[in-house]
Amino acid sequence: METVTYNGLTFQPYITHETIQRRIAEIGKEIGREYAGKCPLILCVLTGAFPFASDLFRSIGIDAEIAFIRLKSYEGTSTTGNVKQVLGLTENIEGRHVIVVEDIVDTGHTICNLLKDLNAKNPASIKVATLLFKPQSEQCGVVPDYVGFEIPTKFIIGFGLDLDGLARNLRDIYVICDKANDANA
Ligand SMILES: O=P(O)(O)OC[C@H]1O[C@H](OP(=O)(O)OP(=O)(O)O)[C@H](O)[C@@H]1O
Ligand SMILES: Nc1nc2[nH]cnc2c(=O)[nH]1
Repeated sequence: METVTYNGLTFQPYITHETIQRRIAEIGKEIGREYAGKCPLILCVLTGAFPFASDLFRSIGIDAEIAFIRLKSYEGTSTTGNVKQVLGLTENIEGRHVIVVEDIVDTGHTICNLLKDLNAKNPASIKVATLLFKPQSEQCGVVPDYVGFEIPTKFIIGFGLDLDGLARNLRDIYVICDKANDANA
């Protein structure tokens, strides 16, 4: 696989589509076992989580519902630290078993803010499923319940993850290529 360039930054292949799909199937099975008979509400955090949530939702194999919320805090490759709710939650989650689905937990600010809001609505339980987790970057102490891949603190794109709106439709996941970007600087 070749490198890709967006907004002057070069990225190299990191996790293939096939590896992603295998891992999602494993997580889906685990969730299906744990939530049988509970009809969990899968809460997809837009925009980045939509491919992961879509594949995970179809791999669970038990009755489940899906809902969406849209949060935004990144500009370019960094967080603004300000988590904006672009689209709110319309479903009532009181008494529901909620599984929040994220593409990535990085600094943890987004998931921390969201969990605070959701807990105030009295769900029966809340768990977090994230495709990617950067444990060394996480600053809020949230440990996701289901993790696709633990990764180092490097900027990632593809499979839903963007750079200023681009690259979400790449089938594979790519990591920023420090060498190429330093050489171009
Ligand atoms: O742990 P954090 O440091 O808070 O980062 C994680 C968040 O960053 C991304 O969202 P972003 O704000 O880029 O919006 P997007 O989903 O529309 O890309 C991602 O989808 C997570 O929600
Ligand atoms: N695209 C992208 N968005 C993020 N949001 C938090 N971390 C990341 C990352 O590594 N890549």
